[in-house]
Order: sequence, then structure tokens, then C-alpha cells
Amino acid sequence: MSDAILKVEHLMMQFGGIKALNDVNLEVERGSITALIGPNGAGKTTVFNCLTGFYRASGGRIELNTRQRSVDIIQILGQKFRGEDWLHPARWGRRVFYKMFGGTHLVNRAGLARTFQNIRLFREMSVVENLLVAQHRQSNRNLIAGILNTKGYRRAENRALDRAFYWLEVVDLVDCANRLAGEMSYGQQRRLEIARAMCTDPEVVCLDEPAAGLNPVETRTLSGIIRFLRDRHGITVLLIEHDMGMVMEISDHIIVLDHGDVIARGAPHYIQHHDSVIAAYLGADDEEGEI
Ligand SMILES: Nc1ncnc2c1ncn2[C@@H]1O[C@H](COP(=O)(O)OP(=O)(O)OP(=O)(O)O)[C@@H](O)[C@H]1O
Repeated sequence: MSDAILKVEHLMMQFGGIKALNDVNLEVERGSITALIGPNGAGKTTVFNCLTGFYRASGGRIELNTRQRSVDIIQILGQKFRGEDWLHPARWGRRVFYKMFGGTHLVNRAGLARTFQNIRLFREMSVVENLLVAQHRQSNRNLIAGILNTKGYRRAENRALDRAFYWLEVVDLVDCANRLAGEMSYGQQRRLEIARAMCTDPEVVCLDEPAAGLNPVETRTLSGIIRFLRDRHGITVLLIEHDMGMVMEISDHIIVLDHGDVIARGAPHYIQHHDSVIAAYLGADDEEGEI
């Protein structure tokens, strides 16, 4: 791939005796909408959890090429020490550093944000507060500046509000800005999660089943928002989705997982007629099968 923003090599994830990911290799092109599909239990969410640092992968490498540099995601989460580290002081130093200061916050700082399959908003906060909290990293957190309400502090607060309202407009929630997040409809909460992810200023956004539970009109609106992220902001979107109509319509590239392995990758029209993909979805070979 010419310009891969994300490269995953030999990714493995084991939960006790369960091998959720065997040996996953994939690349995501910068500025694309890439869908990760597969039957239930194929390992899609586990891939997302490894990419975003919610799980520390059992093995492999995840390289994120954002903000003009390359980040090894597994390394910044903090890895175990190895015997040979003592022979490489620089490597040992990096391990100590990331053991002490590493974590998922560094993945977000590197430019990767996500939404969740089960919506995880701050339900007791207002919509706009949810978006301001997401900008905690960019805002002025100086206690003295806050108490004195300095010019710099007010400027940072205004910038955060402007950004929040920009993304509320994109996801069509400006009218709900002061409502409690937990009181909104399911579709609105899904859109708010996307806005919250975007407020962290990512280059890659991972959306875990964003169309789950939406009606066809809401799904169409969602497709428009995802396209807008790519076309207007050059955001790379990595998407897990079971709504095949939506996946086939908006994806530039599709990667298919089954039982923790990548079984196919390519353009939508190629994947739609791929024998192994049809078999994986139907659980058996079926010439008639269509995704
Ligand atoms: N925290 C965990 N502990 C134990 N097993 C897990 C854990 N997370 C995932 N698994 C197992 O890993 C496998 C892959 O699960 P995963 O949720 O990644 O699949 P998926 O493709 O996202 O499925 P779905 O489409 O239903 O969400 C499953 O067998 C699941 O039971």
C-alpha cells in the first residue's frame, strides 16, 4: 500500500485458552474509509481494542503513522521487560519510560480516536460538556490561570467551545447542546460519540458498529457524516459494521476477518463475490449466497 496510516503485522491476542486473533496482518490507507467485517466472534472488536490500547496484544506490531511520525502502539502502552534489554540501554530506557508514563492516552495523543459498540458517553453531563471533557488535553489546565481567568485561559476555553459547536453542527445536534447526554435518543447518542471522538483532533477514527440500532434514515445520515470526515477533513475512518448495505456503499476498502484471521481484503465489489467470505457468513459453501 502506498501510504499506510496504520500497519498491523502478525497481531495476536489470547484470552487464556481462547485465541481471539491468530496472525492478523492488515494495512489502512491514509484518507480512506476501510471496513473491518466478519461474522460474530470473528475478532473485529478485539482488533479495535488492540489498536486503541484497550487490550495489550499478546504479540505482533501495530504501527501508526500520524502527525509526521511513526508510533509503535504496543510499545507506548508499556511492555514487559526482557532479558536482552540490559544489552540495549536505549531500549531499556524506553521500556521504563512507557511503563511509568505509557497508556491509552498516548494512543489518542498520537492521533487515533474511537467510538464504542456499547455507547459510553458521560450520561449525566450535558451534550456540550461531553465534548469539552474530550478536549481536556488541548485545554489550558493551569489552576492559577483558571482562578485569575486570564486572557490565555479564556481564549483556550472559547476555542474548545467553538470546536465543540463545530462538531455538533456536523452531527446535527446543535439544538441538543444543553440536554443531558443520557436523555437523547439512541441515534443522537451515536452521533454524539462521533463528535466527541472528533473533538480529540484525531487523524484516524475507529467506529465500532456505529449503525447498530439505527433506522434507515439515521443510517443514511450517518453515512453522510462518515463521508464528510473523509472528504472535508481527510480523516481515515476504520469501521466495524454489520449493515452490509452501508459498508458496501461507503467503503473504499474492506478487510474480512474470520476466526481471528484475515480471509479476504479488497474493494467492495470484489469482497461481495468472494467465495470464502460468502462461506464464512453462511457457515458453509453456498454458490447462491450473496452478502
Ligand atoms: N475480554 C475477553 N475475554 C475473553 N474472551 C474474549 C474477550 N474479548 C473477546 N473475547 C473472545 O474473542 C473472540 C472474538 O471476539 P470479538 O468481540 O472480537 O468478536 P467480533 O468479531 O467483534 O464479534 P461481534 O461482531 O459479535 O461483536 C470471541 O470468541 C470472544 O468470545
